[in-house]
Amino acid sequence: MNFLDQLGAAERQNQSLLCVGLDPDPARFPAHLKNDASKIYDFCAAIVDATADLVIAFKPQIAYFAAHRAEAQLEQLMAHMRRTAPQVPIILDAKRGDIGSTAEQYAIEAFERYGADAVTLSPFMGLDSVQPYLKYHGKGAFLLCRTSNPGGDDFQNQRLASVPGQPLLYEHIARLAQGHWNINGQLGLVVGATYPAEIERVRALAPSLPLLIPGVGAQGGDALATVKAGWRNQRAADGTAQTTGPIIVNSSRAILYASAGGDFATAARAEAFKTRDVLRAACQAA
Ligand SMILES: O=C(O)c1cc(=O)[nH]c(=O)n1[C@@H]1O[C@H](COP(=O)(O)O)[C@@H](O)[C@H]1O
Repeated sequence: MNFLDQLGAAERQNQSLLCVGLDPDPARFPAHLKNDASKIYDFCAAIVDATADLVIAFKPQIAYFAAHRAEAQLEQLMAHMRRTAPQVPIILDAKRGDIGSTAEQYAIEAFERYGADAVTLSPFMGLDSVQPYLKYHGKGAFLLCRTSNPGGDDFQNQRLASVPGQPLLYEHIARLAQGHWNINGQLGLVVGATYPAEIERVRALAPSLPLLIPGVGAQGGDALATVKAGWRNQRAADGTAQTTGPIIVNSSRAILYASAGGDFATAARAEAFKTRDVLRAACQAA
């Protein structure tokens, strides 16, 4: 099964568009684990076990492991997810971007060392910096397009005078990803939930691509507006229903740290349940 098939299967099985982001910060762990970086695996595995039937994907953020010399715990966590939740695809959030020869090493890291199903990438260095990942047939690659942070405006909202139609940079990225950059059919785009109008624009430019949408929860993005903008059932001219590419709506801190007590995993499940249901209801209304 390729990454897109995995997403579709997980969405159907768990009736979910929610991605739980695994951004473990020992300073925010519950009292019995607090400030202990050797407990990163234990914390994340408990979250995975509590939410695996509620998600379309998991998204471990590599910096939260590397910063604590916890790469071995990330490997252990990947193995745990494979074993206990094989139906849930794993997006390794690494936001890599480098020249081709170095990108080849990053691709080995993401897909062979960690066994991720997809990775996040910066497209800033151009197509040859993305191509090494696309050699891994069946693996997904999400290009940063219109990110959720305020500084995303600095470059992504600039107009490209030399490109026909003078698109904004994020619009150009969306077109390339839907078009000739999509060499293996496995590209997706990252668009922040904090910018629903831009999600709508990206969806118009890239109708069939999966959109990874972080920014609900701690960053205050609106789940309902996100679904309205990015997810819709379309009718083709012949009347047949066509679904746009999937959306994968990520929430990390709001779920991970729903409780600072010993009930953190139960509280994470309750928060994930609530968020999944908000997203489901929004789909029904869309
Ligand atoms: O690529 C990402 O996942 C990403 C892109 C983006 O535009 N904004 C964004 O917040 N993210 C990531 O999504 C997660 C959001 O975390 P919360 O704000 O805690 O839900 C973090 O891991 C971010 O690194």
